[in-house]
Amino acid sequence: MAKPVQIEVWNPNGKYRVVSTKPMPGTRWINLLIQQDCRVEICTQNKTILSVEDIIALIGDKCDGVIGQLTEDWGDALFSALSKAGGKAFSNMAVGYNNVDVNAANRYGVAVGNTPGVLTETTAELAATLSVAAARRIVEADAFMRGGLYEGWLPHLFVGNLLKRQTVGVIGAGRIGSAYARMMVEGFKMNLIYYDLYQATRLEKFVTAYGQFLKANGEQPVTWKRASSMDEVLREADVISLHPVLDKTTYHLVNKERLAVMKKEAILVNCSRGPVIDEVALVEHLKANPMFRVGLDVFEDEPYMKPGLADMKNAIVVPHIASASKWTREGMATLAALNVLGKIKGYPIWSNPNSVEAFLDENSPPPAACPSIVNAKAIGLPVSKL
Ligand SMILES: NC(=O)c1ccc[n+]([C@@H]2O[C@H](COP(=O)([O-])OP(=O)(O)OC[C@H]3O[C@@H](n4cnc5c(N)ncnc54)[C@H](O)[C@@H]3O)[C@@H](O)[C@H]2O)c1
Ligand SMILES: O=C(O)[C@H](O)CO
Repeated sequence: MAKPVQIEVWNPNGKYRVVSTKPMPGTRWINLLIQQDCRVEICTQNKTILSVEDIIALIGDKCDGVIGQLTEDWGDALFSALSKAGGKAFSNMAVGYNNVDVNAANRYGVAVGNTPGVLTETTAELAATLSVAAARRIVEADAFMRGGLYEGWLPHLFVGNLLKRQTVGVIGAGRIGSAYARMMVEGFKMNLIYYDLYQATRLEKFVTAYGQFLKANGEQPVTWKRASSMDEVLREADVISLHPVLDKTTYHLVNKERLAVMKKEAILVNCSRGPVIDEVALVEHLKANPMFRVGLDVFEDEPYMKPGLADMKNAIVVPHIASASKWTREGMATLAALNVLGKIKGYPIWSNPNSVEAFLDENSPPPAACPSIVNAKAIGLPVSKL
């Protein structure tokens, strides 16, 4: 039996008990729950990743809903405990929900929320940052400078790659992949090649229109191509950014064979999920190809890196911070809380989970709807007419 976990309580006499497994940024999410008669319990235990046992202890005998984190294993054991405690609402504070067994949630009739829309640009900005930082060897150069090694300007010092007019490749051109593509096309006038199971029509229209604008101004237009295979992107692109969901079809999508297809001086960026890349194969590839560079926000066995990765100068590694802007993290907390609150109050689901501005406007009350419930159909939640 796990030891009781440390908590902070808000509005102790609230009718509905909502638990958050972590303190989350901002206070709006707490206030919105309190205004709707919730007692809010926030786990303040000094432990980064809570175990299933810790969370079962937090849920206790009576719990109406839980806001959880992507580091937690939300499977049968937790949904069963939540259901036994009378709860029917859970939300990840994340858009990705590969840590959640949605079928298990369905069996217990528990709604599973996520937080799309609010983190698209912030995450795409980090992917763009890693792309530029890798191209221009920023982290290596910073370490060199701080190490007192700079003796003066030299023609060969930290020569990197020019992005302008090169080709940017996007694997998974959904919300974040498309936002990243637009940044690289518009910011660096890169040509686009993408691979997705679906056509990214809006993205294609954007690149076409931007190309026409450039042409009208006497500049070379940018181009786009939807690749018929992922290998086509890997072969042709100079910078490749991964943005698919993590599921069985994308596990080790980039493996030894696919790394071998890429250009020797290519840049690979991953802000999706670590297991999309076979990290052991990546380390070998980085060792064998010193001009190949990567920018990684996510890792196969977080919080760990595979042996050898930390020693690679051609790798930039950051600790899963792609959505870490203040506005986004506060918004994610708000959306997660409103998913849970909406289910508790019996609200319908919002008709377009990609368009969540109405929930984020601090100057007006949020709509009476759940912003994004991924299993709404399976558990029979109606769609809002708002
Ligand atoms: N690093 C971070 O902090 C961070 C932040 C936000 C999101 N993410 C990750 O990014 C993922 C994408 O987020 P999103 O909001 O853009 O989701 P999204 O659903 O809008 O886009 C995902 C895209 O991947 C495509 N896809 C699925 N399987 C594919 C395959 N086998 N090959 C090619 N494409 C495939 C889908 O068709 C879709 O267009 C999330 O699921 C999450 O795991 C990470
Ligand atoms: O899926 C997500 O939302 C990220 O990994 C954290 O923002």
